[in-house]
Amino acid sequence: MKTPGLVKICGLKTPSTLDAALAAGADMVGLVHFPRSPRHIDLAEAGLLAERARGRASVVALLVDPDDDLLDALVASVRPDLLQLHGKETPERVGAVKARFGVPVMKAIGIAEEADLARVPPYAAVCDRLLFDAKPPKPAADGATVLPGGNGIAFDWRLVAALDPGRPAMLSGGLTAETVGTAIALTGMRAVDVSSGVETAPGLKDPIEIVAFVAAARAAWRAQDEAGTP
Ligand SMILES: O=C(O)c1ccccc1N[C@@H]1O[C@H](COP(=O)(O)O)[C@@H](O)[C@H]1O
Repeated sequence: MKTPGLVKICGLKTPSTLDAALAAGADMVGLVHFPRSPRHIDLAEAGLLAERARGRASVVALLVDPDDDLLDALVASVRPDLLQLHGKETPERVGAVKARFGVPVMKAIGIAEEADLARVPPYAAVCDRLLFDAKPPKPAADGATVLPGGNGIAFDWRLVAALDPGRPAMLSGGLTAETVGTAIALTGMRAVDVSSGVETAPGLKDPIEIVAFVAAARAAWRAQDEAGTP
């Protein structure tokens, strides 16, 4: 029996877009707490959205290199089902966060070339889920801010197609309703994550694109299941 497919819609900032993701059937909703992101919300806002989603979808809190004080405050106000660590956290730090806070952790790993796969096993040993994302672009000459994720950039999905990390994994990076079916078919991933690909501008979610994304992912999994693809 195949694991059911999981769709995460990340970077939700308002009750109406959260409701759109829930109505579309998202399994996970992502709340970003990272002030440099156009999707950043403060802890009070995140707490309210988390309560609205509770019991309808898993609440994922996305942080970048958080210290323990921030995690203390976030866990108290958001009560996330999953922490998404999207910075330069080491495997030791991921293990320490998991042990201290008792909340499952998903660690994002940037993939650009085969050599990046060597970073997977140490994280697989300590986290609950791996998130394969594109690496951020190089900083521009004008010093413009580069985010560690949420850049709408895809990587070569074939790099993770044959991978068995021994942990549940999720695919992200530049996915859209148009590309997610191909990404699923190529990789066999049973979990996908999107942020920019369901937006009309950075941080502005589009309910129509959210519906299209969830439907496209589910159609791809249905096709795989019907074809008996291993
Ligand atoms: O979304 C953000 O602003 C963000 C900020 C800092 C780290 C990660 C962020 N987003 C995550 O990045 C991936 C890919 O996003 P996209 O679909 O390419 O826009 C996804 O996991 C987001 O949750």
